[in-house]
Amino acid sequence: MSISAKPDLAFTKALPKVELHAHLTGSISKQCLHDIWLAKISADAGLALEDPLIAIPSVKDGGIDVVSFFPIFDRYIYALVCDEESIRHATASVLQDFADDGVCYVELRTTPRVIATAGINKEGYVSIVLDAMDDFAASQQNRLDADATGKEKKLHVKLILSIDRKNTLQEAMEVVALAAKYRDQGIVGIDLCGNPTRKPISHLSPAFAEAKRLGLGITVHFAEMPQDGSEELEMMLEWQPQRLGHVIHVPQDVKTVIAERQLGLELCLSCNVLCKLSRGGFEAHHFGEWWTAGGKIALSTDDVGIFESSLSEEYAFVAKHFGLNREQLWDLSRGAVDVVFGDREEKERVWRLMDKFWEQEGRRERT
Ligand SMILES: CNc1ncnc2c1ncn2[C@@H]1O[C@H](COP(=O)(O)O)[C@@H](O)[C@H]1O
Repeated sequence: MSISAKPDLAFTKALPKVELHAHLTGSISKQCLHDIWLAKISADAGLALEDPLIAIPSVKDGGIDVVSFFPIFDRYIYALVCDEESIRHATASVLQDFADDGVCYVELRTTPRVIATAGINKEGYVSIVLDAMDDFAASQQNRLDADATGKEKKLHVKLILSIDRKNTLQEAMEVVALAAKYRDQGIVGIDLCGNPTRKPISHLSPAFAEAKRLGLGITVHFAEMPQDGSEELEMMLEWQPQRLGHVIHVPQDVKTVIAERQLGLELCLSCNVLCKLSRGGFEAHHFGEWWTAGGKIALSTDDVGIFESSLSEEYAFVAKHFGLNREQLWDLSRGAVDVVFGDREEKERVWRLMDKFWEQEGRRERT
């Protein structure tokens, strides 16, 4: 297959990629949730939870929209993934899925939560996820040591802590404090997520000011739904985020600011289209507009467990719907590295991998 051939899934999978917008709990595959459920039901036949393969609606059948989406977490997944063992298992599984999909750097994000039934507080939750990340790195190292050829392909993992729109200021401050405390262990930033209909969020401003003061990366879910006026968007821009997630319903004057500041755009096509957050299908997705305008795009999956579209499939979608060729996909993937929260060394490692990949593709074409 040559670099001038039309891009296919084999190409987008082999292409080294960075994933910058992936919610840990939403990225757990249905199969992994099913395995957790099987283990629980075999230990407790009276478990009052249905099999996730039945309980979680299929997005491909049109069974999920923005109203039915958020309760999937509160009513089901959080009830299932509710102890140290299942959080560890799920985190390892999510990371392995990204590695298998050709992702070489991921900034996973998660909302610290209290699990009273398991005696886990928010700090405990963060520690469990960080430990699972460390275990994944160690197991990967062992595997690569056994196979020296794959060494450079290693998936590097960082963590972003999410503040939910429904949090109080005190809760949000706790998230920022945890991010600062565990920074040395791979936390790189703060996110604002949660149901976008939940308003107001102005009470959270001091938490983002504190995150900024501490030098943490800031990303926010931005304009997921249409809104009256742009006050909320303008306020979020005052928090000085380096990146914005989704960026769907944005008035022209706000687009101008985003372009001037060259903010990173975490665009999640399948989520937006399948959840009906954006209109007009894939072809009408705002990816096209920002790509043409030279925006700093990081294609992302959002919740691959629910939307069932991997990052390599997202790259294949932009090839299919916007006509990007192999070189443009490679450029897109390379460009996303500009906006990672990881340090210069991390960026250079990823660029090296990408450049090597491209060189090999070219060599293959010449032979
Ligand atoms: C349309 N896309 C989205 N928009 C806004 N927030 C989203 C989201 N997808 C996921 N989340 C947020 O991430 C949490 C699950 O992962 P964690 O428990 O944090 O790992 C959800 O509860 C929701 O608050």
